[in-house]
Amino acid sequence: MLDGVKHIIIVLSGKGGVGKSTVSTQLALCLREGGYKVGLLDVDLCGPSIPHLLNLEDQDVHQAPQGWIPVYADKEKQLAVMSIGFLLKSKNDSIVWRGPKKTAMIRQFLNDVYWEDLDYLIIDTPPGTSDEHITVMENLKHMRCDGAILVTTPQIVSVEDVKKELSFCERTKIPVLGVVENMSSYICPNCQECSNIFSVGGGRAMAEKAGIPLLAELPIDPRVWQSIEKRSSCVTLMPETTIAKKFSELALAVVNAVGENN
Ligand SMILES: Nc1ncnc2c1ncn2[C@@H]1O[C@H](COP(=O)(O)OP(=O)(O)OP(=O)(O)O)[C@@H](O)[C@H]1O
Repeated sequence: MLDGVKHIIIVLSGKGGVGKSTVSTQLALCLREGGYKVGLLDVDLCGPSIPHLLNLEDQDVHQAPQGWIPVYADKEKQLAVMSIGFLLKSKNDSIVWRGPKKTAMIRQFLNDVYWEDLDYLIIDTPPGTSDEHITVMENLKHMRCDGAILVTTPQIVSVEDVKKELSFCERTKIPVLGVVENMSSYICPNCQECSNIFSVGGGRAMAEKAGIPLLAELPIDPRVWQSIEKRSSCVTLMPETTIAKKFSELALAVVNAVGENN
């Protein structure tokens, strides 16, 4: 039930492993810590990673008369989470489903979860543009999806695939909030020297060419893992780091972009 949801944001990437779930999770945590009520919906049915990224793997979803009660990541109930990971008996179980079954599951996630009132619902998707994406967009037709965040790494091969996501957004008429270039560089925690491990600036160049905002350039920082155990954003846990400053800028940019679109 999405009736009480003010803003819906979908997170997309062309390639796997570029940090889409990390960006979705950190954004959700930053928004919650900014005082908003947030939902995080993981529609990656074959590789759900949100329960792991929030250290919620042992949690279960409950059925109530109102619908499925999501898992809350905090006792204040400011961050509600739904993922197929909560429905599997073992985290090693695989999902071997054809399109119609995936479609039915995602419809249930969108229609049967009792989200209550939310300021933001962030939808983390699998890589590419497949059944999951089409189902989400079809079911959001009569609701407004505020926009998409496209996540890429700087390499050409990832940036090229993000162009397909841009075309998907055009065809499904979702506004693009902007691009996040993840793993832009590596900043040595000891000497602070910045190394560009991959090619430089692919996300920025693509954003400029497409005329869409570059929302953030996030460095590689292995300390992003600290966030998992504490269920807190990098911004709260290590505010002095570059990655925390960049995530904070990203959350602000998203709030502003969604506000402008209304
Ligand atoms: N900026 C970063 N600094 C350090 N590690 C990162 C960063 N971004 C992502 N990672 C790590 O990279 C791995 C892949 O990230 P993540 O699971 O978020 O990618 P994804 O695009 O959602 O992957 P999938 O395609 O499987 O859904 C994870 O181990 C994550 O912790």
